Amino acid sequence: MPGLENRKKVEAPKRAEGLATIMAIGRANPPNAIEQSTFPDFYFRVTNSEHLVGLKKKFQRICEKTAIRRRHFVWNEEILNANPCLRTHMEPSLNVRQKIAVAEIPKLSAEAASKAIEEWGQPKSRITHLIFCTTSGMDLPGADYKLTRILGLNPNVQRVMLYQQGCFAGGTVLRLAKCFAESQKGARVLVVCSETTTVLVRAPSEDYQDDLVTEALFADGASALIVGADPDEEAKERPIFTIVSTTQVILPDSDGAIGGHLGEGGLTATLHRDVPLIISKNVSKCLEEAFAPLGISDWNSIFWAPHPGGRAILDQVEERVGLKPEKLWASRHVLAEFGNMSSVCVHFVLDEIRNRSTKEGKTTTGEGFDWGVLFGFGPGLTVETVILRSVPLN
Ligand SMILES: CC(=O)CC(=O)SCCNC(=O)CCNC(=O)[C@H](O)C(C)(C)COP(=O)(O)OP(=O)(O)OC[C@H]1O[C@@H](n2cnc3c(N)ncnc32)[C@H](O)[C@@H]1OP(=O)(O)O
Repeated sequence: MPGLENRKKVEAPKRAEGLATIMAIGRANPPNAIEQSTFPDFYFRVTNSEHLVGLKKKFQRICEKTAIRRRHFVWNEEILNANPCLRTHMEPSLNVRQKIAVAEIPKLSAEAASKAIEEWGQPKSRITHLIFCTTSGMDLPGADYKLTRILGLNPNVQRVMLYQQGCFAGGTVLRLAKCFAESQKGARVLVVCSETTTVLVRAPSEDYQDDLVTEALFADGASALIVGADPDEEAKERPIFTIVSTTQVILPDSDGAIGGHLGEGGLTATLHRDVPLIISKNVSKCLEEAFAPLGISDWNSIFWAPHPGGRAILDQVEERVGLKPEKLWASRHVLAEFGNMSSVCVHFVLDEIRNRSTKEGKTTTGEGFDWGVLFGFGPGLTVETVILRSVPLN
C-alpha cells in the first residue's frame, strides 16, 4: 500500500541513541532570609501570638530540632503587615496567597532557569520541551506559559505543567524529562521546580498544633535543569549526571501519612509523626529493586541525594540503611542552609554534590563514586527513586 511507508515515517521519530543526562543546574532563592534561631520570636510577634507562651516554647523546641539554620521566603514582614489575613490562623486568604504566588513563582523560576541556560551555554532556541512543577499559584495560563514568555523561548516549546505534586516531584520531573529526552533525537528539556510557602504561612493555633512542624520546616526556592541525551561535544555540551532509571511507588500502609488540603485559608499540610519511620522502613526495598540490574548492594559505595524532608527522615534512613555519617552530607547541608523547599531540594542537593566533587578534586561528579541515588518523598506516601551515573572529572 503506497501510503503505509509514509505513515511509518510519521509514526517513528528518531530516538536518541544514549540515555538522558543532566547538563546544567541553576538555582534561586528570594532575598528575604530568616535565621531559624530568631524565627520563633519573629513568627509569634508578627502573628500577634506572643500570649501563647506554651505554644511558642513548643515551636522553639521544634525549630531547634529541625537542624535548619536559615530559610528564604518570598513574603516578608511588610507583606504580612499589608495582608493581615496571612497573620491569622484560618481567615479566608486564598485570593491574597494566590496573587503573591502567581506573581512570584515565575520570577523565581526565571532566575534559576537563566542560570541553568547560562551554564549549558547553548542558544535558548535549542530548548524543545519545558516541564514546570510547583505546589503553589495555580493559574491559567500557568507558570509554564509565563516562564516561556519571560525567557523568550520558542512558542512551540512543548510544555507540561505539574501543579500540586508536593515534595516527591523533584524526582517526577526527572522521570518525565528522561522520557522526552530519549524519545526524540535532539530534544533538550528545561526542567523547572519553583516553590513558595505563601500558601502555608499563617498564625499558630492551640487547636491545630500539627501546623507548627510545617511552619518550622518549609521554605522558598527554585531549581532548573537542562536535560538531554547524546551531548553535542562540538557545541561543548557537558553532562553532569546520566539519568539511568526512574521508578515511582506508593509505600505500603502509608495512606494519609503526608497530605495537603487547599482551601480558603491556604494549604494545610498533614505530616504524620511516623513519616520518618515509614520512609526509612521502605528505602532498602526501593534501593534493592532499583540497583538489582546493576548488581550493586553496598549502599555506601554510591552517592546519595535523598529529599531532605526533615532531619528525622535523614537520621532514620541513615541508621536503617547503615550509611556512613558523611553519605547524607549534601542533603543535610541543603536542609540546614535552605530548609525544606519541597520539589526543589533534590536539585540543590545534586548541585552541592557536583560542586564539592570539583572543589575537592574527586574523580567523578558523584564524589568519586560511579553510581548514585536520588529519592523524592512526598504525599501518599509516594517515593520517586532515580538512579544516576556520575561523569569523570579530569
Ligand atoms: C510536603 C511534601 O510533599 C514532602 C515533605 O517533605 S513533607 C515533610 C516531611 N517531613 C516530616 O514529616 C518531618 C519529619 N520530622 C522531623 O524532622 C522531626 O520529627 C522534627 C524536626 C519535626 C522534630 O524533631 P524530633 O527529633 O522528632 O524531636 P521531638 O523532640 O521528638 O519533637 C519535638 C516536638 O515536635 C512534635 N512533633 C514531632 N513530629 C511531629 C509531627 N509530625 N506533627 C506534629 N508534631 C510533631 C513532638 O511531639 C514534640 O513536641 P513536644 O516538644 O511538645 O513534645
